[in-house]
Amino acid sequence: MTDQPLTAVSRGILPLELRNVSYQAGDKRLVKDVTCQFQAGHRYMVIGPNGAGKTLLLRLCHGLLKPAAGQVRWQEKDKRRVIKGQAMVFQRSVMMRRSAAENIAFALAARNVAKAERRERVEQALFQTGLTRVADRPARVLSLGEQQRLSIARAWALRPEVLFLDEPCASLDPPATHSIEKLLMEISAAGTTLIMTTHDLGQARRLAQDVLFMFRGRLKEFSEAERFFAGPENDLAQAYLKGDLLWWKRRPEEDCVQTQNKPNRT
Ligand SMILES: Nc1ncnc2c1ncn2[C@@H]1O[C@H](COP(=O)(O)OP(=O)(O)OP(=O)(O)O)[C@@H](O)[C@H]1O
Repeated sequence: MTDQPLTAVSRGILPLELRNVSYQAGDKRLVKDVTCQFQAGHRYMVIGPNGAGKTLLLRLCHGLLKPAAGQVRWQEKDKRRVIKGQAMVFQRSVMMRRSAAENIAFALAARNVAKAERRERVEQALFQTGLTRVADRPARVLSLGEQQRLSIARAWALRPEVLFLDEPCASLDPPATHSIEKLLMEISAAGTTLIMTTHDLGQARRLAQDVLFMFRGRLKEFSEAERFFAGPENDLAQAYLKGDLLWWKRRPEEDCVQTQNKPNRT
């Protein structure tokens, strides 16, 4: 098997723009008026306390949820290309009752990748995620860390332009976390945009180019990572970084601080 670097992905579906996006379940507004833009080639970390709306935000971006208000707009207008250009790794990934290799092959078949190409992509994805030796093992008997790597391999095999990851290192030990971070940096270097949630601030510091801080369904701050970690402007984000509990009541009209000084960031 080749040890070549990860295959670069083509671009075209980004930027992704959210305009005043809200999400509602019953009479509860769970995501409120989120406006932001994701550019190609970046690594975005979405942080914030439990229940802040991070997973919902990813699902809205990925098209798994429909906004109650507002718009989720991709640069690419062809819906099939948009769907093909993205993949998601879930916090608790579902493995099929098949081998690790077959789990990846199945995902490729579902995306209509030609049979002749599938085998090579499966082998490459397994190799690049360090899973070749467990290729024929039932996916469900793999360790948690191996299963997370397999989820990433399965998503990566699709060659997405954008990869959404919902706490991919939750419950993993430091070596497993480190190896996944290394893998994500390689995927990023190959040109895939990463939009990921994490509770691990160390990890956010290591991986992020841009940080989105969420609190109670609102995007409170969207900044370049260096600037954010040097001292966020939003007081809740400051408290969060200090490890203070964020339980006090806030007024609903609070604005989001966006300190990105790039164009197109509203
Ligand atoms: N279908 C639903 N119906 C009602 N409430 C929901 C639904 N989906 C999510 N929620 C609530 O919305 C809030 C945000 O959920 P979300 O999973 O996005 O939080 P999170 O920031 O990812 O949290 P965590 O860090 O704990 O994973 C939570 O309070 C959750 O209970």
